[in-house]
Amino acid sequence: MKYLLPFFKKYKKESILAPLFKMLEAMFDLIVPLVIAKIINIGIANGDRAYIIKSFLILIAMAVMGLLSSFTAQYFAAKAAIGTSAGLRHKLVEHIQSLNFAKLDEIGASTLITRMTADVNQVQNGVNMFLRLFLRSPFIVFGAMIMAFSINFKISLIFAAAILVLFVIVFGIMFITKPKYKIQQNRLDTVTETARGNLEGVRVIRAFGKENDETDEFKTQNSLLARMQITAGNIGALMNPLSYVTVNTAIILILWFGAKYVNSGILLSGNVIALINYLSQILVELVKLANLIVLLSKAVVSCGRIGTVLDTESTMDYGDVTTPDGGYAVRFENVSLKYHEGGENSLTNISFDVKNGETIGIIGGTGSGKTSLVNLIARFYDATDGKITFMGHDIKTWEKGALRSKIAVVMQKTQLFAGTVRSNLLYGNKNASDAELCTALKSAQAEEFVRQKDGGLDAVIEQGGRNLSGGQKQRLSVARALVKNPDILILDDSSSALDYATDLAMRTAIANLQKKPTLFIVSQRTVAIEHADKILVLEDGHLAGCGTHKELLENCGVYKEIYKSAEGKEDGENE
Ligand SMILES: Nc1ncnc2c1ncn2[C@@H]1O[C@H](COP(=O)(O)OP(=O)(O)OP(=O)(O)O)[C@@H](O)[C@H]1O
Repeated sequence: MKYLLPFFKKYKKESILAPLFKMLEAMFDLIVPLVIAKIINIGIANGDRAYIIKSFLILIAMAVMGLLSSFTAQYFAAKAAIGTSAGLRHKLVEHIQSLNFAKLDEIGASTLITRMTADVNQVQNGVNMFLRLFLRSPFIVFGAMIMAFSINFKISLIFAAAILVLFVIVFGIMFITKPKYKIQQNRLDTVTETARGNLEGVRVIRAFGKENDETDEFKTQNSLLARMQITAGNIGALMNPLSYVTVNTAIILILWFGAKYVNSGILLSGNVIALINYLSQILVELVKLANLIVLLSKAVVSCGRIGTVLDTESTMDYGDVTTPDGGYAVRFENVSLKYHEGGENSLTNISFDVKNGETIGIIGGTGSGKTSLVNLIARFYDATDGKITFMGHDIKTWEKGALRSKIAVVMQKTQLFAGTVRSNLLYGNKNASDAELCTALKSAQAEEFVRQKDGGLDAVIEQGGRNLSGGQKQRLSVARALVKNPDILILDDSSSALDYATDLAMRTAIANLQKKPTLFIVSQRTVAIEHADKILVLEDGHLAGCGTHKELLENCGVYKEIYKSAEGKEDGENE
């Protein structure tokens, strides 16, 4: 709630006007049964046509005014609700962007998507209905009761009893269903997560013929969600029959006693009709009130779920260092990394240093910790132990923007955005000229394929770059990193889809750049890193060797093994 209020407060005017106009509408609604009673008691009883017509015109005028009030109220309520939810969604996105990777891993992408969409929508509906009904419904319920008591005290006792029973039904059902909505929302998270996995991995699923397994898994999750929705729905569905039985019983009693009173001259027949009208109005409003309460409790649950994300603090603090202090470009001193509390170390006791402008190769078997190591240099994660120095300062003392501006990372899993070649490249530097973009494309060996594409720099890129080949995506990602003109460039296995000649041409072009960055090349192939100034060999998160290609061939068993197995493969391929 504390996150909702600041946005809600921005719509003070709308939040006051919407309920007020709804009250105005309610007043007209309350007067209608009285006018009808008078038509029956005076107009019809005395055969007074003029009175009936006059009253009829009054009814039409009140209906028009009621309609206008209702429209106005809905306009203001919608404005406040949409504005509030848009603000909340914006805050969520802003906050998520500020969270470090460890926290994002912990929360999970699907949960975040559900909170930004389904939960925010739930809050929007809650605010909208709250503004429309929180004054109107109680006003009608109490107003109709007062009107009924002013007509006849004894019959109104039936009213009071009916309202009491209706309250018990409505609130009892709400009390039972509320916790079920929370479970329902959590199950929706799981369904979203499963659906997302299925859609992202659709090609793999088909290639392995796992469509049925995946469909079954989805079915299981979906039926768990459906079962909870049905349970909550079934309980909620009791509301209408129970409340209508109560109201109809009350109407029968009112008619029974009303007829007796009319016969004995205590009550006029129009008043009995008015009493029945008031009872119907109360029923409608109580059902609305119950729906409002259900909607509000859902909105409160959603608010809580949004609040949990907003309460999650980034566990990464930044300092205010913005300029390098000479020394090593990067230095690791006894660095270890554990992703989760209580989990295994992904990196253990790693120490090395890198001078400005050097090229560092990082090699090791799969899962040996190569990506984890470069993630630490980019400060995507913080080391659990040890110290990392970046351009002469402890990496934790760097100001976030300054640190990011010095590094460019080409991730193992390339990620391009929907747009054009140009818009993707400008991600690296929004002020880069076309000439700079072309130079970057040239170095990344991407110039030719971009030129051949319809539109060149303006060629369309679909979400995730799905209209490009794996190698084209990798080259475009390298070009995007080069546009940034970084001091430190990390290529995390980013030429795995390239043939040897293209990979070599790309590395040579980067080595010959006017401002050559300190370069980290992560690769599974020794051939991609053998000319590096220093090669780090990782095995099970430990540094198994550090030196030049020649040195490592002489004294690092792991490196020799990798080299030999690669040689063997190449020999095999050549045979
Ligand atoms: N975000 C994460 N959360 C938890 N564990 C992780 C995470 N990322 C990596 N790991 C674990 O850390 C270890 C090292 O993974 P890492 O990705 O660094 O290896 P790698 O050498 O880059 O592997 P590959 O060559 O297959 O890409 C693995 O055991 C992996 O399961």
